[in-house]
Amino acid sequence: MIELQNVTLTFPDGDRRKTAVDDVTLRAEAGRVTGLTGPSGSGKSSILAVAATLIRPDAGQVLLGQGSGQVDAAQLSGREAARLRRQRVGIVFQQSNLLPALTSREQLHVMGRLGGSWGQRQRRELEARADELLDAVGLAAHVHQRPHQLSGGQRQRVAIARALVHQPEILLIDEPTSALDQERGAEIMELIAGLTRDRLTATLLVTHDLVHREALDDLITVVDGQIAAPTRA
Ligand SMILES: Nc1ncnc2c1ncn2[C@@H]1O[C@H](COP(=O)(O)OP(=O)(O)OP(=O)(O)O)[C@@H](O)[C@H]1O
Repeated sequence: MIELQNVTLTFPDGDRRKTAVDDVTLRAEAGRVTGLTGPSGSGKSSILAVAATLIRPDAGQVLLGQGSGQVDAAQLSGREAARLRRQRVGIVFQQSNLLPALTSREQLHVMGRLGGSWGQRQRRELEARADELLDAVGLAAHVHQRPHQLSGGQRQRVAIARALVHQPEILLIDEPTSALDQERGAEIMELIAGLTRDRLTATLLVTHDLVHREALDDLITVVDGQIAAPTRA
C-alpha cells in the first residue's frame, strides 16, 4: 500500500514558488489499480514522482507499506530513498528507457542486480524470475531481442516486466498507453490489471484518457493540484 497524506509540492517560479501538488491525501491499495486522471498540468506526474520517492515534498507524508514495514519516504535522505526504490518500488515512465544494447532478458537482469549483493543462488532465482515475468507479459519468444527489434507495445511490456523483477510492493506507471493504438493500449491495461492482482502490488497509474477505465479499480481526479473526486472506477 502507498498513502500520501497532506502532501504539498512546490517548484521555483521566478522569485515565487508554484504549487504543483496542494495538500493531497490519497491511497493506493495492494492488489488494486488506482488511476490518476485530470487535465494537463493538473499535477498527476508530480504526484507520481512524489509517490516514487523521486521528489521529496515540501510537506506531508509518503507512507509505504503497513505495520512494522511502514516507512515515511518524505523523511528519507536521497540515498535512503534510492535504496527504498531499488527494493520496494517499481517505476514505468512514458518512455520505456530501455538500454539499447541489452536484450529483453538482460534488461531485467541488470535491474534485478541493482537491488543488492548477489550470490549464485540469488542470481539463479533472479534469472528464473526474469524469464517467468517475460513469459507473463507475453514475451517468452523475445527474450534475446534488443529494444530496436521490438514494437512499441513490446517495449512497454519489457519495461513493465523490468519494473516488477525485484518484486516491488508499489508499481507506479505514467501514461502506459500514450504511444499505443487503442487495441494495444487495452491489452497493456489488462496486463497491468492482471499482474497487479497476481502479485498484489499497489499500482498507481497516470492516465490521460479514460478509454481503458475498466482496467482500473479506483479512479482519482486531480484538478489544480488537488483531489477533485476519488471514486470507485
Ligand atoms: N520540474 C518542474 N519545475 C517547475 N514546474 C514544474 C516542474 N514539473 C512540473 N511543474 C509544474 O507543475 C504543474 C503540474 O505539472 P505535472 O507535470 O505534474 O502535471 P500533469 O497533470 O502530469 O500534466 P500532463 O498531463 O500534461 O503530463 C504544472 O504547472 C507544471 O508546469
